[in-house]
Amino acid sequence: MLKYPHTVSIHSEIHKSEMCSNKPHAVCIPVPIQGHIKALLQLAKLLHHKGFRITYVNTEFNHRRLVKSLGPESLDGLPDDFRFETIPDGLPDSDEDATQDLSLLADSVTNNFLAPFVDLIKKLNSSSSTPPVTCIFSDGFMPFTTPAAQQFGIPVTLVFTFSASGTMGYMQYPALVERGLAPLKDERCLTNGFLDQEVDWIPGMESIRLRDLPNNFVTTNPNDAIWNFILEGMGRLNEASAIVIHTFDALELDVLDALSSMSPPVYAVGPFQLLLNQIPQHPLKSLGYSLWKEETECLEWLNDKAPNSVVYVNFGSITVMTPEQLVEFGCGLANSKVSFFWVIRPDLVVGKSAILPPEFVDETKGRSLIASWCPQELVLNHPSVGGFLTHTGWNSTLESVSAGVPMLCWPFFADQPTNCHYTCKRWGIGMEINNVVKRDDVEKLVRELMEGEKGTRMKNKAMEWKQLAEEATGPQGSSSANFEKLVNQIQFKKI
Ligand SMILES: O=c1ccn([C@@H]2O[C@H](COP(=O)(O)OP(=O)(O)O[C@H]3O[C@H](CO)[C@@H](O)[C@H](O)[C@H]3O)[C@@H](O)[C@H]2O)c(=O)[nH]1
Repeated sequence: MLKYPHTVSIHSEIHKSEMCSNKPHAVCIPVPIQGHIKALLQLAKLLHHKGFRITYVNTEFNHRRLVKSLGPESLDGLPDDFRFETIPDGLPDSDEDATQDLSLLADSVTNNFLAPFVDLIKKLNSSSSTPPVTCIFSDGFMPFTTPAAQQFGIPVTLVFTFSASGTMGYMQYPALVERGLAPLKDERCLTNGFLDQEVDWIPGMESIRLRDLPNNFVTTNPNDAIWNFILEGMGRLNEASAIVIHTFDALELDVLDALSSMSPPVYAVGPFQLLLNQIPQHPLKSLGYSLWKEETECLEWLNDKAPNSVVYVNFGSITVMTPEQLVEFGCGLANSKVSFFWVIRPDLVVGKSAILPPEFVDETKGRSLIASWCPQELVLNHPSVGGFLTHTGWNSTLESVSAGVPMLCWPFFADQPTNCHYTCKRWGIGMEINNVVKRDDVEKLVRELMEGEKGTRMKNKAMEWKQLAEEATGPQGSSSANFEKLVNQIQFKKI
């Protein structure tokens, strides 16, 4: 079990007066994709509330999208001590409203981000209007920030916007290489049961299969850009001053326990949004996170639906599917006769030829709504939403846990298989949809989720996890205490 030296409230204004004259200045930098940007921005708001000056660094491409989706005026009224800065991403310029190619991005982060990031810190340090940078909160997958921090002699805290089990899974990548398990020897490993072998040597994650680990190692190409990018990041972990994981103790006791003996120290802090909800007057409350414009009409549509009657369907910001897969999901939802709200991102379908058959439109009239992006947390917390069909990105999973909503899981890549495993097998709040999606399976599972006995058991369990998430982020909760401890250690230069 993790130990808390003291418990204090997130409301506390501790040490504010002490800090006014000597405010710590944190530079926060996410992996430049939606899920990571949102989580780090939530953490930046929490740090700001604790008296930190914040410089939040986006790529030029993402910042343009953020300003466009939120509206230019949304950044006008920000407090003086919360600023955005941008760096180039080294990729060809584009106006597209879409997630960038991840391999190109990984390659570019590795080769192009260090120099502009160092220049930015130099600029901030030499500005007469900004105090020098005192610490960096970097996404754990941005390895160049460690040498940058070393150059300026300041501590770097690595933030993992994954579950603790997802993070622990990624931490095993060097061990997978040493044990000859990754990269894969050949394509046959995908089908010959190799991935079904049990992995029994990861502390706190007993009885997990190879296929349940974050799956970026499932490549036969040793030069794969994303694989190498992650491997490099994992190789630098022990140079950090601290590690923050976006989770809470009660949810992942065993793996957090295993991580608690690690150096650098690990802090389980989350769900960030529930911690933010504890601060009603937060000056950054209205600052949004979405790179796509949120369509809010769905909330009115949900108002007309019965409690717990609607399935919410959303595959996050990166998942893509074939037109055939989209049709299988669509027909399964239509045949289930259940009401559903489905977010189909403009870049969700490969080739963008997302065509749902006319029968789908006729058959689901009055009980379906489609949008291209939505205010997800408001949707998940709407009383009409009774289930979530998700790709199990960690933000979506944790938001569903926080809202007490059970899930149907269709993991796509990265940490999603791990999140799916824990959601379905350990937390009792999910059922997995086969990777080869078939309309009959979707129909059956949607019915079970919304009307079946298993669905009821999952809903009850989800409400228990919601309660535990609220306790963790309440005044006496583990996440509040862990955050307080982290902040104290950074402010008083104990790490
Ligand atoms: O219509 C939408 C859809 C999504 N979101 C938000 O966008 C975020 C999406 O994040 P996530 O669910 O984690 O999915 P991805 O965008 O796919 O996130 C990437 O980053 C995560 C870590 O931050 C990983 O866990 C995922 O596997 C990886 O794909 C969530 O906070 C959602 O609330 C919205 O606000 N509106």
